[in-house]
Amino acid sequence: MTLRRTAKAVEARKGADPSTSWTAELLSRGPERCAEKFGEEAIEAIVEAVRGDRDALVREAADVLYHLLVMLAARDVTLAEVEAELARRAGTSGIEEKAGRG
Ligand SMILES: N=c1c2ncn([C@@H]3O[C@H](COP(=O)(O)OP(=O)(O)OP(=O)(O)O)[C@@H](O)[C@H]3O)c2ncn1[C@@H]1O[C@H](COP(=O)(O)O)[C@@H](O)[C@H]1O
Repeated sequence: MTLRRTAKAVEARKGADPSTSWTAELLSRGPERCAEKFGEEAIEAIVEAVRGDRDALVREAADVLYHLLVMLAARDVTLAEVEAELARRAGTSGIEEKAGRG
């Protein structure tokens, strides 16, 4: 639910004044920069997961999810589409899914 709320906030920032919003500023730099930022945040989360700092990992994971939403928005992919893909996979084991890939 919180993820959907954040996704809505990100969508609402499309075309907003970059001086008033971090999201608008990031989106104004284009999909490549949004993807790069997502990668940086993912690496920060990886570092905390390896270190084993639980609280830091929670914070970095939140950064990862937010920056994933920005990266998706930059390419006009909605959270609903990602949720639909996850729902399609529900009930199928990861091993079966991998075997079924064309
Ligand atoms: N969830 C977030 C969120 N998480 C992180 N960030 C911002 O992401 C930015 C990047 O974080 P970094 O730690 O990488 O900071 P940095 O400035 O790049 O500095 P470095 O570490 O790279 O030196 C920071 O400015 C954080 O404030 C977020 N900015 C916005 N949101 C959500 O988006 C909504 C809209 O925000 P605005 O677009 O700012 O209005 C908010 O209400 C929130 O719900």
